[in-house]
Parts: sequence; C-alpha cells; structure tokens
Amino acid sequence: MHLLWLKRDLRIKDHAALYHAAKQGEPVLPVYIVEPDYWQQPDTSLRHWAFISDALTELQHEFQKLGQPLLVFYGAASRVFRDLLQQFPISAVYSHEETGNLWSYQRDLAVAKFWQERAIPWHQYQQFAVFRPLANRDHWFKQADAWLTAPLYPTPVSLPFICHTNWQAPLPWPERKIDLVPCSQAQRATALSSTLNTFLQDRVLGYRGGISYAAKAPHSCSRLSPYLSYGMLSMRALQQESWQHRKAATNTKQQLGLDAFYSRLRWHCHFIQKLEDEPEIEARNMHRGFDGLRENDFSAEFFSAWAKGETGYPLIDAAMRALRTTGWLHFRGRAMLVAFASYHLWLHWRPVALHLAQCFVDYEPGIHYPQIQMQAGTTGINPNRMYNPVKQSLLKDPDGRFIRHWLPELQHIPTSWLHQPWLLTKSQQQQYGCLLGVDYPAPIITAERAIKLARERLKLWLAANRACWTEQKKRIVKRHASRSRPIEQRKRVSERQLTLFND
Ligand SMILES: Cc1cc2nc3c(=O)[nH]c(=O)nc-3n(C[C@H](O)[C@H](O)[C@H](O)COP(=O)(O)OP(=O)(O)OC[C@H]3O[C@@H](n4cnc5c(N)ncnc54)[C@H](O)[C@@H]3O)c2cc1C
Repeated sequence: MHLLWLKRDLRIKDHAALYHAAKQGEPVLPVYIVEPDYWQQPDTSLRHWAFISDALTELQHEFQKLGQPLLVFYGAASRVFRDLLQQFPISAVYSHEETGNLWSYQRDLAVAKFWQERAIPWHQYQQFAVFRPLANRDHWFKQADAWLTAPLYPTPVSLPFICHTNWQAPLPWPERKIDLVPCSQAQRATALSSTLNTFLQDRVLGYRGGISYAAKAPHSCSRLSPYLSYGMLSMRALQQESWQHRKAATNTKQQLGLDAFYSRLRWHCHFIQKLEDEPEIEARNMHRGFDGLRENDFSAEFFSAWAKGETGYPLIDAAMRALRTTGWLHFRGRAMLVAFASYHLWLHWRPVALHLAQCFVDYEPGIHYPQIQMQAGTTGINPNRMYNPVKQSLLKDPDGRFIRHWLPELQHIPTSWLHQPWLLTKSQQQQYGCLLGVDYPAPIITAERAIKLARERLKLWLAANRACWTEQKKRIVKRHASRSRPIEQRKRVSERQLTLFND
C-alpha cells in the first residue's frame, strides 16, 4: 500500500505525487497531518487554518468520489507515521517537495530519517518550477519554461477502498497561545472556481491598470494567491489555462491583462527558488553585510503603531487595517508597508515579516521572505525603494476611496487634506469631525526627516563595510538573481525584478 502525504498541495488535479502513487493500481491512503508544533510557530496563524480546513473539506469530497476518503491526524508527523505503520502495510510514501519555513525544513529532515531507518522509500515530486538542488540561476528560466509547459498529470479515475474516513467537518482548530484577531472578511477556499472564472473571463480586463491602485486592486487582481499557496490550484495548470485564454483573446485590454498576469505568475516560482536555495534567509539577511544594521534600533512603540495601522499616515494605516480585516493586500500595498517599516521606522525586517506572515491568508514562505528582504533593502542586489507615503497616497488613491473605507474616522475630511490630515488646523479638525491625537493619530514620525536619517545611516554603513561588499554581491547574483542568459554571456548583471514596478 502507498501512503500519500498531503501538505501544501490540497488538490487531486495535476498532482504528481497522487499520480505516481496510484499509477500501478496499488491502494493509496491519502493522509493530512495537523502538526501542533507547526501551529506554535511565529509565522503561522489561525487565518491560515481557517482556509486550510475549508480546503480539506473540499478535498474530502474529491477523494470520496475517487473511492478512498482522506484521513486527517493530529500529532507530530513521525508519531503519526509510526502509528500508521502499525495499522497498514505501507511500502512507499509519496508527497510533493515542500519549500516551507525553517520548521518544516527540519521536520522533513526528521521524516526522511524516519523512513530511511525503516527502508521505506519516500518519493517527493516537484510541484512548482523550483528545482532541488539548483547549482546556480544560469539556466533557470529555460528549465522553468520546460517544466511549466509540460503536460499535466492525469488524475486517477478511482482509488481502491482501504478504510473509512476518521473525521468530519468542521475539524478542530489547532491550539495557539497568542493569535491575531480573526479575519472577518477573508477569502474562502470554497470560492476557487468562481474566483478563477471571473478573473479569466472578466476581471482580467482591469488587471493592467488596476493592480496598483489601492481601491481597484481587490477586484482587478486575480485573488488566486491562497489557492496557489495551499496547492488547491496547480501553478502549471494555471499557467497553461491562462496561456490558452491569451491565445484566444481578441480584445486588446484582455490581451494586455493576460500578458501582465502571465508575467506575474513567473515571479511566483522565481521567488520560491530563492528560499529553496537558501532556507536561512527566513531568519538572516540575504546580504550578510547588512547584519547589525538595524538590530539594535528596534522601537516597540513604532512596531506596535505600524502593526495596528496607527502611524498617522493614512495610506499606510488603511493598507494595514484592510489587511487585518481581509487577510489580503495587493503587491504595492505589501511593498509599501515593508518599506515604511524598514526605512521610515527603521525596524528590522524579521518582526515585520512575522506579523505580515500571520496577517496574510496566502502566506507562502518562499515568496514572503525573499520579498520582505527585497523591500527592506537587505538583498544587496535590489535598489532601495523608499516610498514617500504622501506621494503614494496621492498617486495610488487619488480620490481617497480606499482611505475613507478603511479609516472611517477620516471620512468627512475633503480629499485635498485627506492624504496629509496633520496639515488641518484645530478648527478644521473640529469641522470635519476628526481630532488629531484623539480620533486619528498624529504622525509618529516626520517622513522627510526619517528618510533623510535612513539615507545617512545607509551611507555610513556602506562606507564602513565596503570591503566585504562586492564578493557577497557576486555570490547573491550567482545564486538568486533572475536572468535569461548565463552570467558570462551578459554585459551587465541586473535583477530583472525591476519590471515588477513597471505598472
Ligand atoms: C512584502 C511582500 C510579501 C509577500 N508575501 C506573499 C505571500 O506570503 N504569499 C503570496 O502568495 N504572495 C506574496 N507576495 C507577492 C504578491 O504581493 C502576492 O502574490 C499578490 O499580491 C497576491 O494577490 P493575487 O493573487 O491577486 O496576485 P496577482 O497579481 O493576480 O498575481 C497572480 C499570482 O502571481 C504570483 N505573484 C504575483 N506577484 C508576485 C510577486 N511580486 N512575487 C512573487 N509572486 C507573485 C502569486 O502567486 C499570485 O497569486 C508578497 C509581496 C510582498 C511585497
């Protein structure tokens, strides 16, 4: 009998591990494990669980139709496997490779040892264009193309029955000592097909012009991230389906939208490959030359204001409060929150990353940590993007729709003052029903002064640490930078990530 271990791959379509486990007609036992230790990690939250538990319910319907229901166990993976071995004649284990957090990396090492000691093979398959191991990035684009355009894995038509299921919805919630307040408007796992269909058929028309505008983004973006993060949707299947739509598209807006979407999808695997190649970047600066830069300056007061959406900068606060309520934020909003925390507030990226990881329903470690480091300026290969919070506000929420929605206390302030409410006189504040420091915070820092200070700090730091700089940078480019041709064939090496901001 084959054991199918489901992790962040909660689907049956284009499922390499299921396909291989079932292809000889051998009985397959599908198992999901809720690991209590995992749910104590500081980058997890019950928002993730709310989505996963619905996804498991959906998946159960699929497995029941195939003939063998899904089993769910609570406990440490090795302990669950030990118990299963006593009940079932398991001859091999099948799963997808997981590029998770440091905890799941260590867990997988322990699990590998467990099966090895029992001489039971554990077959792991790629679920993204992420290669294990990858010597360097010279040929990654080509390899990724080949992988993403390869045929999808067929789904078995049926599975031999082994045993009845051991659970029914709703599954018990894992325990967590401290957690965020629940997310009242989160995306649901049950909405996958409507999200995908409305996007490809209609919402993609607004993708190109809408994804960076705070008020338009929730509708214009695909909103497929949580389905990709927990593997309800296969990345390869999505790429191929969107490509088919692109080929059939006759409307220019639709073509441009699908082109932009298709290129964004590419960044998914590109970023996950970074964490796969260097799992330590979850906790350490990608460029070690930045070690020590911000560690000793952490302000708990600034962090708390930022994390609650109470900095006094309307666009920043609206973005954080939207995220806390919905569990989602568009790319530009995420980048801006990290940049503001890193440069204006001079906070180290690690606590910032953990807070956001808990907030995002779509938390995907492989995208999250490399993106956080990029926005915090610790990769050594990306430009420092210090967003001006007022300029961004005027550009990306010009009529203040997003700000007014998420900061109702600013509702009656005219648009001309909305982006900088601190410029209102006392009597204007009274007139518009919003007293600064009472109804809405006064700015916790002065943006211009904070950025000047950040620039000076960086300049001094770079001057003092120049010696180790170039060697480190070369190492990072070789290991992590995207390129369509090998380094030797290029005149100038630059991170193509820049294209992410051309919208
Ligand atoms: C600091 C920071 C942290 C982030 N953390 C996460 C995370 O934990 N999980 C996550 O899925 N995304 C993360 N992103 C990337 C991006 O913001 C989200 O993928 C996107 O906003 C999700 O919404 P969507 O599915 O509607 O995106 P769309 O614009 O519709 O894009 C479709 C898909 O392409 C991929 N994608 C899009 N943009 C990027 C990008 N810049 N980098 C990598 N992949 C991308 C995602 O899989 C996304 O679902 C982060 C970005 C930043 C700046």
